[in-house]
Order: sequence, then C-alpha cells, then structure tokens
Amino acid sequence: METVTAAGLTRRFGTLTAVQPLTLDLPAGKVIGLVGPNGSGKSTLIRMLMGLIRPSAGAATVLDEPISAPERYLGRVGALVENPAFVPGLSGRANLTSLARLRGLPNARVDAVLQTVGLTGRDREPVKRYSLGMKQRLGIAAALLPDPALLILDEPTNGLDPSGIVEIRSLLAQLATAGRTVLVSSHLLSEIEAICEHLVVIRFGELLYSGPITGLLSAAGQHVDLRAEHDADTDRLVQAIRAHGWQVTGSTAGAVRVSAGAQDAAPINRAAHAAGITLRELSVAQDSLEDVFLAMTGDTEQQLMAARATAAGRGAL
Ligand SMILES: Nc1ncnc2c1ncn2[C@@H]1O[C@H](COP(=O)(O)OP(=O)(O)OP(=O)(O)O)[C@@H](O)[C@H]1O
Repeated sequence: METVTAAGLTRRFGTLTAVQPLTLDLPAGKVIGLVGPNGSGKSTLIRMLMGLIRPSAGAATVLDEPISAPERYLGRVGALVENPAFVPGLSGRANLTSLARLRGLPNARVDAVLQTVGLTGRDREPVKRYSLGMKQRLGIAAALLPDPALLILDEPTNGLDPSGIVEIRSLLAQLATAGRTVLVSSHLLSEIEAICEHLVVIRFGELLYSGPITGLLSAAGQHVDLRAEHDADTDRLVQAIRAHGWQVTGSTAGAVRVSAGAQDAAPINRAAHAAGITLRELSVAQDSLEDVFLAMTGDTEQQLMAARATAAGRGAL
C-alpha cells in the first residue's frame, strides 16, 4: 500500500520551479526521509501534500485521496510543518488538552502522546520553561493527537543542539510502529539516515532518488583518503593520482579523496612516492550515503548552489 503517490507534481513560484515534475510512490508503515539541501523544495512538496498550496501541474494522492480534496484525508494526517504556536504561559499538558478539545479528540489522547514523546513528568510546567528540544517534542505530541496514519515532520531537528537532535532522532524511530508512516525532512542526510528505511532525495526541485535506503547502500563503494606531508603538494598529488587513472572525488588543502578500494592503497602510495610526495595519512573507508549522492550529482553542494544562484540571476529557472 502507498501512503503518497505523485505523478508529474510540479510547483512554480514565478519563474522559479521549486518542485520539478515529480513522480514517486511512498510506502506505508515506514520512516521515510525527505532529504535535500536548503531551498530544494522539501517544504514546498510537503505544503502541497498538506493541501496548503496548490500544485502548478500534476497530481498526487495522500492516503488514497487526491490532494485537491485535502479535507478527505487531513483528519488522518498529523503534521509539524511550521513552528507550532503554543501558549507559553500554559503547561504542555494544558496546551495539548485545548488542542484535543478543539479537534474533538478524547482527553485520553493527551496522556498517550505525552507518554510517547517522553514529556510525562514535565507536562505540568509552563511551555516557556521548556528547552527547544522539549518544545519540538511537544509539537510532535500535538501532531500525534489524532493518532495519524501519516505523520509529516518538516525539519524537526532544525535549530536543536546535538543532544536535542539525538532525542528527536530516537523518538522518530519509535513512531513508525503500528503501521504509521512517518515522513521526515532534513537538509542533512547524516541526521536521519540511521532511522529511515526509505529515502527521497531532492536537489533543487529535482528528484534524485526514491527507494529503499538499502538500495543506495549497495551502490556504495570504498574510497581512499590521502594527506600529503605538505599542504602545498595537494595539486601535484591530485595530478599524480589522476595520471594513474584513479578518480579524485574531492580535494581540499592537504586532503585528497580517491574513489578506490583497499587493493589500491599500496599502488596509490607508490604513485605518490614516485611523484616525490610523502603521504602522512592514507586510509581506506566505506562510502557514506553522502558520498553516494555526491557521486550521483557529480558536484558538490556548494557548486550546485552557486550554479542555481547564477541561473536564478538570469531568470532561467
Ligand atoms: N511562497 C514562495 N514564493 C516564492 N518562492 C518560494 C516560496 N516558497 C518557496 N519558495 C522558493 O522555492 C524554493 C524551494 O523552497 P523550499 O522552502 O520548498 O525548500 P526547502 O528544501 O524546504 O528548503 P528549506 O529547508 O530552506 O526550507 C526556494 O528557492 C524558495 O525560495
């Protein structure tokens, strides 16, 4: 069963195409990561799925209903899309209770969601005394009130400190139980890759990948990281490596990353030596998913952003 389907779903803002024609199916009952750098169209996609904005073209369904009729499915969707507005002077519990009452939900849901997000015990304190992480958990609690089949969280870790990120991450991993689908967006893959079974990757409105995370991992190879004794030798090291037919996938002052495996380590060392460069570091590592994406785009994120800014300046998007 699919939770979300999209066919040619597109959204333009003036000359900018924030979401390019997008076709995908998102499976039910999984944690799905929606990943892309800032400005990639994640929020725009989520807002279309929530019926907050209309697509410029194409169609989509959420929980088997068309997004042109959001009233048919929004009762079964919980969302944390913008910073939730809580009354700061009221306790977390009082805020949730009034939200539950507004939506005609039984009070028992308040206890259930407080328990789920781990706020029981702090629930009678005013929200203004909550940390950012606690406020975010309260926002997730509010989204969980209707016991939704689909929970949508737009950048739930944004602005949190590392311990807050860990808290939210472990909470998210528990939320896809009981058949619920969780769609969580982030501009940082590393933040959510551990908890997602399915990944949707968009970059500047374009879908790069939608499928099981395992599919991407199996495409991941190895790389060799090198560091020259002297930073000034970096360019020469890159040339020497390329001259032997290896692909250099990244280089900064002093450090060079080569797409190669363990069997290449000694030959790479010899190639550097032959070019008169002593290495002070040489290590073989498994590609991360981030490496796989960079290989997919063939560009760094900064290069892509610069290209987009230039194109936007020309009004070409
Ligand atoms: N209402 C709007 N009017 C004009 N342009 C918009 C509007 N909303 C979004 N955009 C533009 O659409 C593009 C995609 O924005 P969107 O917020 O969907 O990206 P995002 O991936 O969610 O990024 P972020 O994490 O920064 O929110 C951006 O270039 C943004 O400036």
